[in-house]
Amino acid sequence: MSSLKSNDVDTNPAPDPQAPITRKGFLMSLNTGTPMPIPEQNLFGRCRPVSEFEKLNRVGEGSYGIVYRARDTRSNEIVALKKVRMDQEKDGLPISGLREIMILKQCHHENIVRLREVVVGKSLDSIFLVMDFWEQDLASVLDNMSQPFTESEVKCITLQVLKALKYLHRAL
Ligand SMILES: Nc1ncnc2c1ncn2[C@@H]1O[C@H](COP(=O)(O)OP(=O)(O)OP(=O)(O)O)[C@@H](O)[C@H]1O
Repeated sequence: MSSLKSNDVDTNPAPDPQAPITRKGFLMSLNTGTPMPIPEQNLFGRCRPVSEFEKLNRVGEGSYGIVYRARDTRSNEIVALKKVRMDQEKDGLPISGLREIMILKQCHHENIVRLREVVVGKSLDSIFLVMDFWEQDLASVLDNMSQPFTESEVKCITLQVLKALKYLHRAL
C-alpha cells in the first residue's frame, strides 16, 4: 500500500507547502515509510494524458471549473473538457470535484451529461473531466430565447428535468 506525496525527498527534506504539486513526486510506502519513485509508465496512472485532446475553444465556466470544446485526437470526436478547479487546494482533489466525478460515473441517462473518462495533465493539480459535448444546456437556452417559451415547450423541458431528477433520486 502506498500514498502519493510530492516533491523530491533527497534534495528537499522539508517540502515547501506552497510549492506547486507536481506529478514528478514520489510514492511513500505505508508499510516501510520510505519513499519510492513513481515509475515513468505509471506517471499518469490509468488515465489518458490531456495532451491527447486538442482544445478548440472555451465554452463556459461553472463554480467548479472551466469547460472547453475539444477534439479527442484518438477518435476524432468532439467532447467537452472540464478542468477541475483546484484553486487553494493543498490536499489534492477538492471534495466537490470528487463528488461530481463519482456521481456522474454512476449516471446513465439521456438527460444527464455522460462523463466519458477522467484525464490528467503533467502536474498533480491538473485533472479534467471528458464529457459528451452538448450544443445547448438549459442555462444557454434560457439566455438566448428570443420570445417566451410556449406552453408545450415549457412542458417538454420540465418533463426532461423531472426525468433526470427522478433518475438521480432512484440511482443515488
Ligand atoms: N458537456 C458539455 N457540453 C457543452 N457545454 C458544456 C458542457 N458542460 C458544461 N458546458 C458549458 O460550460 C458551462 C459551465 O459548466 P459547469 O458544468 O462547469 O457549470 P454549471 O453547472 O453551468 O454551473 P455551476 O457548476 O456553477 O452550478 C455551462 O454553462 C455550459 O455552457
